[in-house]
Amino acid sequence: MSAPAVEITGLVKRFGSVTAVDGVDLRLPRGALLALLGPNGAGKTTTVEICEGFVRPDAGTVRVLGLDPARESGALRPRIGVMPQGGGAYPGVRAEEMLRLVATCAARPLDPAWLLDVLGLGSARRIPFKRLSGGQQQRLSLACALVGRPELVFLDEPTSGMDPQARRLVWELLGALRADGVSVLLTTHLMEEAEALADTVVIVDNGKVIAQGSPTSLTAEQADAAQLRFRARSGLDTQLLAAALPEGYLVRESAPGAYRVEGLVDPQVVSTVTAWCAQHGVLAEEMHVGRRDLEEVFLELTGRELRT
Ligand SMILES: Nc1ncnc2c1ncn2[C@@H]1O[C@H](COP(=O)(O)OP(=O)(O)OP(=O)(O)O)[C@@H](O)[C@H]1O
Repeated sequence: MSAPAVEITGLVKRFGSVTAVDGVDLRLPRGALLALLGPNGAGKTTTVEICEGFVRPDAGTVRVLGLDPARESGALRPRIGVMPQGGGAYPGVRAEEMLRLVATCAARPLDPAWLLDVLGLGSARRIPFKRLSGGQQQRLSLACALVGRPELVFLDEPTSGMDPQARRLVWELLGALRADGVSVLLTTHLMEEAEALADTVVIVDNGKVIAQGSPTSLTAEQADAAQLRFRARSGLDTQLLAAALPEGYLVRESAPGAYRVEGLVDPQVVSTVTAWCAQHGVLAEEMHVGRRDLEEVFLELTGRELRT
């Protein structure tokens, strides 16, 4: 039986007094997609760079396609694709030139011209890297990670800076890769991305895994986890609304004009919220009772304060 795509046990990495990775365990089976989530500075990139063989761990075991990336990088490199955070290339190199250069390192590369077309870069093939837009640079960087037909790809925030059309294109491409049996480990700050793509989500904070599971299991629909959500003009007095509900209910304005009522949602609660809105001349739109989304679970686990 072949080894898992990635298997990490007790991984630790320190930079001076900072413990960037503090005992991480994770496993990515072959052909699956794992999304690593966490606030800024949580240790995601460091974990990925250790798997890629670019950073040496201080403790723990890492096996990538059954190999030790620190000691067997020569054997590993041709089998993996890497898209680093923010990409990068020689500023003057043209898009197609760069992809062809990367393709020469692979035994059985994909056709670079075809891949540029798939990623919507056909008309940009002669443009120097520095003149590509941020989203085009990201797509080129993804093309470089994929051109060698890797068995496993590491993608560090692959769709950051992409417009919604490009993001959807990349999601489709990642779905197709997975259907072809390619394993994918990606980091992202987009909960929608993790929810749409991942078999397993691993949430890290301060270098530690604080939750993992499928998106559905993490947002499991339990009676007390359900929420009432609605939209209305921003700036409603959420404390006043909470006071109209039985003790223990919380009301939050999670984004301007987006409200969440937390606590056991029953018909009486829905009726109280609707009546309160009517009394205060508030039109409650898009009222919805359902499970928490991944973003809500993430904020609950990692807190709402901004990381510095
Ligand atoms: N080469 C380095 N030297 C010193 N400190 C580092 C180095 N690389 C990372 N760190 C520190 O390690 C911690 C984890 O950083 P890392 O880049 O892994 O986080 P991240 O989860 O990828 O964050 P982001 O979401 O912002 O990309 C941070 O405190 C960071 O400042």
